[in-house]
Amino acid sequence: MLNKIIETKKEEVAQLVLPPKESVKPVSFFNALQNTKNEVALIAEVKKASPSKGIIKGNFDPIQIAKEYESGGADAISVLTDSRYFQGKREYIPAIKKAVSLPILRKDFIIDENQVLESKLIGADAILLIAEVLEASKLYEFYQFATELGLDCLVEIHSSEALEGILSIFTPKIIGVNNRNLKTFEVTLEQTETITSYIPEESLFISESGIFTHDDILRVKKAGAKAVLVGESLMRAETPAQGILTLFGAGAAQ
Ligand SMILES: O=P(O)(O)OC[C@@H](O)[C@@H](O)c1c[nH]c2ccccc12
Repeated sequence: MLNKIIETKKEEVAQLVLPPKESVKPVSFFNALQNTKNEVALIAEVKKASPSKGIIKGNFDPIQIAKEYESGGADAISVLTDSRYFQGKREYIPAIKKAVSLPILRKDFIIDENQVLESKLIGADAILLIAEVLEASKLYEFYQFATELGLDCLVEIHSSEALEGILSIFTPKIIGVNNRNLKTFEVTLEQTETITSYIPEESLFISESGIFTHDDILRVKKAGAKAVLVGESLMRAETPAQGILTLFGAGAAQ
């Protein structure tokens, strides 16, 4: 599946036209996570569909969802912009950015420098860089370019081997472990528990995907995660705010 996604992405990137710059105020993604009042920081994801689950939310209003994430106590918002496999749109970023004051992570498959620039132009505060998609040296190039533009990077890994390759070149400020294997779609929180010992102390550690209950939050927190990235369970909740309440037991700090 990942190969198919990347093939499509290459075709899209070949046609990419850079948009004019949005006039929006940058907000630090890193600081928002670091300064959370929640048990662990919450990055709440706006995601209509996924290749493994199909349509997750039928009646989908991305701006309304983002506003409810903000009032429900999320620390940052992740927005899927891949259209072919996740039914996202790049236009969601400026629209959401103007509606909330939380930092926005652009969630897409970045394979080209122009997508990094595009992310800045549409008003994202942070981007995702996936180690399974990029060679470590390329990933570092994009990381540096993004940093120059004032974007934070969430460096996503799935194995300790990939992480070691990256750490031999540089230490990312933010490292996420994806509990979902992008090739097999298998999800297990054991990923977080296994990889935690390889994460440098100075990096902010995020547990991504497959988090549905307060017990899941406690489990990844125990494994050392300082933040969680949650999509499906929030999108399937009766309301996004209700979803946050369920995840955090007594509720998130507002
Ligand atoms: O819906 P979930 O299981 O809560 O997962 C959210 C997020 O981690 C997931 O959407 C994700 C993590 N890394 C990605 C890379 C590409 C696309 C999607 C993702």
